[in-house]
Amino acid sequence: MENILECRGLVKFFPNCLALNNVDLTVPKGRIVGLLGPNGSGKSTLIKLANGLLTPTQGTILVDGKEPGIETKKIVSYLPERTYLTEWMTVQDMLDLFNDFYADFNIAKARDMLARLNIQTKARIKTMSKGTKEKVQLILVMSREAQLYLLDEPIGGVDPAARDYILNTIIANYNENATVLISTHLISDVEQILDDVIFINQGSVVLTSSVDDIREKQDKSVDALFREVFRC
Ligand SMILES: Nc1ncnc2c1ncn2[C@@H]1O[C@H](COP(=O)(O)OP(=O)(O)OP(=O)(O)O)[C@@H](O)[C@H]1O
Repeated sequence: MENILECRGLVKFFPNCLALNNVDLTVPKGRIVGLLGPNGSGKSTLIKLANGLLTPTQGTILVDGKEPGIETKKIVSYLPERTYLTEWMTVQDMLDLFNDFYADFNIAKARDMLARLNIQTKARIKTMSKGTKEKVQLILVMSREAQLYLLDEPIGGVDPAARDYILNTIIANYNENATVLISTHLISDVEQILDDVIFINQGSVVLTSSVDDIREKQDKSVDALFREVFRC
């Protein structure tokens, strides 16, 4: 199986809203892919479908050739839009929870990343700033040895200085057969680490391309192309 993610004729209707409209998409293994589009374009919906949190109205979505379910959850590490850390717990409690819950959790890697960002394991989640909580959540998610990382807005609340560290962490901590799908609006920050991009608008995929092709053939940055395609 060459593709970690495949969508065929994927449709998702919410009441009064067509969130995904007949999406055909393949995401190969071993790539870092940006899922880029304006507000409400369907990025989170696609990620939730891949993660089994939503079910398709029509069409199929396959992760490593299987419909999302117990088997795919073993190989998918998901960072949601909002953190789900338990407020009364300490960082150490969260480490223990992930360690118990996920067979592929690498606690040494998580401790190392926390130390580099000066986050104390004895700190209680509820005492942390929004950005620090986001860092902790991302570290937990990236410390799994997963095959597919689904990161929904991973650096939205994090200060610019920490963004670079976090992006480097993403590159450094995934194995080369794994795939990272990152939904973000912060394109200029993220494009340095992307191999491919998917542009999505009003529930339809409007462009898929490698970043090299955008730079070489169109002589543009991904950020410049995004602004051109989605100009209001
Ligand atoms: N649970 C829901 N019920 C009804 N409509 C929904 C629901 N979730 C999403 N939608 C709608 O589906 C469309 C796509 O939403 P989605 O959250 O996937 O967009 P997005 O690209 O992630 O947006 P953003 O960049 O603002 O996070 C939007 O019009 C949104 O209002």
